[in-house]
Amino acid sequence: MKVAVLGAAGGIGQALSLLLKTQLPAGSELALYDVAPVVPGVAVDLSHIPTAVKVTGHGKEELEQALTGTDIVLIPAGVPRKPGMDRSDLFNINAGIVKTLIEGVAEHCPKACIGVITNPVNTTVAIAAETLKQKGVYDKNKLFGVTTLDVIRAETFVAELKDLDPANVHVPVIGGHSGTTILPLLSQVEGVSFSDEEVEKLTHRIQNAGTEVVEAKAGGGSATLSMGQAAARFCLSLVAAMQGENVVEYTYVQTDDSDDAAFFSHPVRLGPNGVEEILPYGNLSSFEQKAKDDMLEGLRGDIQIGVEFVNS
Ligand SMILES: NC(=O)C1=CN([C@@H]2O[C@H](COP(=O)(O)OP(=O)(O)OC[C@H]3O[C@@H](n4cnc5c(N)ncnc54)[C@H](O)[C@@H]3O)[C@@H](O)[C@H]2O)C=CC1
Ligand SMILES: O=C([O-])CC(=O)C(=O)O
Repeated sequence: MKVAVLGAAGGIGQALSLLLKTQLPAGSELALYDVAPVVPGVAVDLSHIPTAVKVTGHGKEELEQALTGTDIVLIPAGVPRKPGMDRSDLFNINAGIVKTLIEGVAEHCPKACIGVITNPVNTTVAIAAETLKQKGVYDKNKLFGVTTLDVIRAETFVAELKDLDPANVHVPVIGGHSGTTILPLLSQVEGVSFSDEEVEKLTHRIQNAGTEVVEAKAGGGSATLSMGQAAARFCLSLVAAMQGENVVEYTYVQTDDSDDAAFFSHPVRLGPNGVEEILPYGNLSSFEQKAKDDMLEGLRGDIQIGVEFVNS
């Protein structure tokens, strides 16, 4: 199993790479790519941790070496938010970064599963899909927007509120990955009930948790450590699925469901070739149904911006 992290010298990239170095199965390879000159040093640093995972570092001109033979590509390359910015404000810089990196994936490891972390995820996943289509190598079952951070946050906040062990709390989160497009399905949390006021407050907190971190970091970036954990969980689930385990994760995938949006986070059964089955997200409460109806147009617009970026 070879995993490549593109943007590996950044805040998310380093946290994620550390978790993968210590948790990928023995015999795996971890390729770190970044345009920042420190990336070979990050790889040397990690390589001193005694696990049977080989780490290689690749600078700006070495995307081919990083990607050749790769099974899973994770992309946290790009700029993060500062206070006062919306995720969509990152589009101007990050759209081009994602397009360029995906062109490299199309050329050097077209059969790899791709997890896009770079914001705005609602749009960058569409950019990745359109770029892969242009190159003639798009497989909708192998492209994922990583929305696992919304799930782990929801689980943390519910556990805090209800004084539960977070390990036993499971919260579905569907939709996209910004503001109101993030839709936690609190009505489906087993063994817990919420008042209407709790539902409203929790939903709002989960939707704005990224901003909570951005404001607390006061200009020093956005979530990196919790995102590293979230991306590692997603990657390790994909690895387990590729090795034959039955794994379901919520992730932002192409759905072909015209009632929602072209890309939408669903529970997805993962398998050796990426998406094995997109599962239904079940019944929504009237609060959730209204929240979904209200955000769909915005999510579709975010996706359209990505489609137009590549095709115009
Ligand atoms: N999907 C999600 O839930 C989340 C997504 N994010 C997003 O992840 C991205 C990265 O965030 P951080 O790691 O905090 O930023 P960071 O600034 O710490 O790291 C970004 C890294 O990307 C590298 N980079 C820039 N252009 C590149 C290119 N063309 N090729 C390879 N590497 C390149 C930089 O050199 C830097 O090392 C941001 O867009 C942020 O908004 C952040 C948190 C959660
Ligand atoms: O809020 C941000 O800009 C980073 C992010 O996507 C998150 O933390 O969910």
